[in-house]
Amino acid sequence: MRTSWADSVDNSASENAATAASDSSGLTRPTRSTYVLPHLRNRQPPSTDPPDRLHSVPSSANGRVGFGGPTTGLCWPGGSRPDLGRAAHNGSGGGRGRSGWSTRNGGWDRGREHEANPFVDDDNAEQAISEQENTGINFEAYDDIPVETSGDTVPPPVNTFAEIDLGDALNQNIRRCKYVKPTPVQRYSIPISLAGRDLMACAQTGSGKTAAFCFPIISGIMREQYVQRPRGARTAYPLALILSPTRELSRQIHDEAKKFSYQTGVKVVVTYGGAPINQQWRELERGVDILVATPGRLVDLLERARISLQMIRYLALDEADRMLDMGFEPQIRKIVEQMDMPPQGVRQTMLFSATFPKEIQRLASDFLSNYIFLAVGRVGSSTDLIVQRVEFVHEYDKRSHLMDLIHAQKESGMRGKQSLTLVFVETKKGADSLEHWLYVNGFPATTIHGDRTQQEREKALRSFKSGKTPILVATDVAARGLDIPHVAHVVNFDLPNDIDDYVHRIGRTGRAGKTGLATAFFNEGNSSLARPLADLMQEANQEVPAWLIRYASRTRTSHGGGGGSGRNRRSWGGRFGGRDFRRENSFNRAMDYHGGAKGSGGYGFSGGYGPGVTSAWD
Ligand SMILES: Nc1ncnc2c1ncn2[C@@H]1O[C@H](COP(=O)(O)OP(=O)(O)OP(=O)(O)O)[C@@H](O)[C@H]1O
Repeated sequence: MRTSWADSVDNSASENAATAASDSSGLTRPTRSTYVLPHLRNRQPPSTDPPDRLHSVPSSANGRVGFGGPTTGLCWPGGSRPDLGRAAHNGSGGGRGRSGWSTRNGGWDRGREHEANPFVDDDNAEQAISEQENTGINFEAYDDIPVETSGDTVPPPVNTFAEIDLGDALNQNIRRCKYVKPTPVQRYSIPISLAGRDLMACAQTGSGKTAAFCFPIISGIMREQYVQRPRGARTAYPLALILSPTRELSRQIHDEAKKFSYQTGVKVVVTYGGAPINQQWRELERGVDILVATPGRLVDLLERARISLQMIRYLALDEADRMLDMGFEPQIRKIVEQMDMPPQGVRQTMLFSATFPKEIQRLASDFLSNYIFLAVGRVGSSTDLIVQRVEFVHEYDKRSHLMDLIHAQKESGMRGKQSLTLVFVETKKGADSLEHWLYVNGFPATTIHGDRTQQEREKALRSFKSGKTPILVATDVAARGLDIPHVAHVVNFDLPNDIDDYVHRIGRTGRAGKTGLATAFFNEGNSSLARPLADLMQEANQEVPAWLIRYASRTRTSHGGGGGSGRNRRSWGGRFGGRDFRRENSFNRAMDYHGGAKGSGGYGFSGGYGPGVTSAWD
C-alpha cells in the first residue's frame, strides 16, 4: 500500500514512538491507521482525531478557538499552537532567528534531493527578465497610498521583511525572488495573518497579494514541527487550501508558492480541471501541505475521498469576491461548510481580491471569525500607473480601430520586440473570430477561452508570454489574477457589464509598480457602464471625455439619481476597491486609519448585487 510523503514522515515518527499514546502536549495521538470505508471518509473525524481535539482548547483573545493567544509583535507565541497536534516547537517565544524553526525532519530532507529549483527552469529568459525587473519596482508609486483597517486590535504594519520572523528558508526565497521590501498590502496583511487573525483584504491588482497570503501560510507550516495526519490509505490531508477561480490562476499561484517554499520542506500541489486526474492523484499521494485548487476539481476529489480537509489550518480564497458570486458560491459553500473542514475560528481564513462589493462581503463573513478588514487604496496609487482611455467606437468599426492601436503599439515596441497586447472580448465565439481575423491580416495572435482544451489554453498563454504571439484575445477567463510581465496594453474590445470586471481586466497591465495602457471601446450598448466608468476614471485622475460624462449623467437621470444598474449598483469605497461593510452596519469597534484622506465618496449607495452571466469562467 502506498503512503503519502506526509504519512511516511508521520509513520516513522509514530513508529519511533512505538505505541506512544500522547505527545508532549499530552494529547492523545492515534498510533495505528484505521481503515475507513470510502463513503464514510468525509464524515467528521472521530473524537481522537486532531481537529476535534482543537475544540477542547479554550478560546483565545482573538476569538480563535485553539489558537495559542495573540502575539506580541510579529513572532509566534512561545511554544507551539496547541491546536496543531504537533510537538511543541522550541522557539524562544518572541525570539527571532533560527530558534523554533522546524526542519521538518525526515520526510522532506529526503524529498528535497529531488526538489527541482523553481528559480531556474521557469520560463527561462522570461523569468530572468521579470526577476531583474522586480528590483526596479516603482515603490515610490506606493508611498502615498491610503490604507484602511478595521476590526478588533489590528496588529501594526511592518516596513521591511526583516521585521517579520518568517524563517531563514523563506527569507532566502524572498531574496531569490528579488523582493527588496514588502508592498503595502504585504506590509499590513502579513503581520495580521502571522498573528493568527482572519482577514478580508482588498488591494489593487498587481500589488503582490499572492505573496501576502502565501508567506504566512508557508511560515506557519514551517513552524509546525510535527503534524499527525490520519493514515488514510489513499487520502491526502493538506494543511492549507488556496482556492482560485481559474485553472491558469491556480497554476500561477502554485508556481509562485513553489518558489516561496523552495527548500522549506513545505510541499505544494495543484489540482484543476481539464488536466488528467490520475497524474494529480499520484502527486497528491506523494504528500501535500499546501493544496492550490479550482473548486470544481476539488469537489470531485473530495467526493472520491482522495482528499480530506479535516487537517486544514489555513484557507485562502484568491479573487474571493469572484469565488463567492453566483457562479461559484454553491461549490465554495460545499467545500468550506459541508465537507470535513474545521470550522471558522479553528482554521485561519484569508480572503483577497482587488474588489469587494458589500453584498459579497456579507456572504464572505460567514466564513470568517472576528476578522480584520484591510483596504489598500486605488486612487493615488498603482491604478494611476495605468493610463486609461475610452473611445467611442461603433460595433462595425471596432476591428479597424483595433488595427490602428496595434500598429501604434508595434511602433513603440521595445528592444525590437513587439510589446504584448491583451484584447478582451465578450464571447468565446467572438474571441475565435477576432483571432482568425487578426491572423488573416498578418497579426500574430492567439486566444484563450473556456471552449479551448486545457492544453490549448496553456499553449496559448505560453506563446503570448514568450512574445511569439504578442496579441492574446481573451474572454474574462484571463481577467483575474494572471501576472504576465510586459503586457503593455489592455484593450477592452467589448466592455464588460460589471465595473469590477473592468478593474480586474485593466489590472493585467501596470503591475508591481510598472506603467501600462488600457483602451476601452464604448458605444450605446455599454450605457449602463457609463457612470461607474466615468467615476472610476475620475477617481484615478484620468481624462474623462465629455461625451462619457454626458452618457453618465443620462444614466443617472434615467435611474432616478441612483446611478448605474444591476451589477454596477455597488458601493465602492471611493478610494478603495471596497470598504468594510460592517461600518454601515453600525460596526462600532475600533477603527484604525492609516494615511490618506478619509472617505472620499464612493457611489454612496449600497448593495444590489444582481444576477450576472458567468459563462466565460471555469
Ligand atoms: N515585495 C515585492 N517586491 C517586488 N515585486 C513583488 C513583491 N511582491 C510581489 N511582487 C511581484 O508583483 C507582481 C504582482 O503580484 P501578484 O500577482 O501577487 O499581484 P496581485 O495583487 O495578486 O494581482 P491581481 O489582483 O491581479 O491578482 C508579481 O510579478 C510579483 O512577483
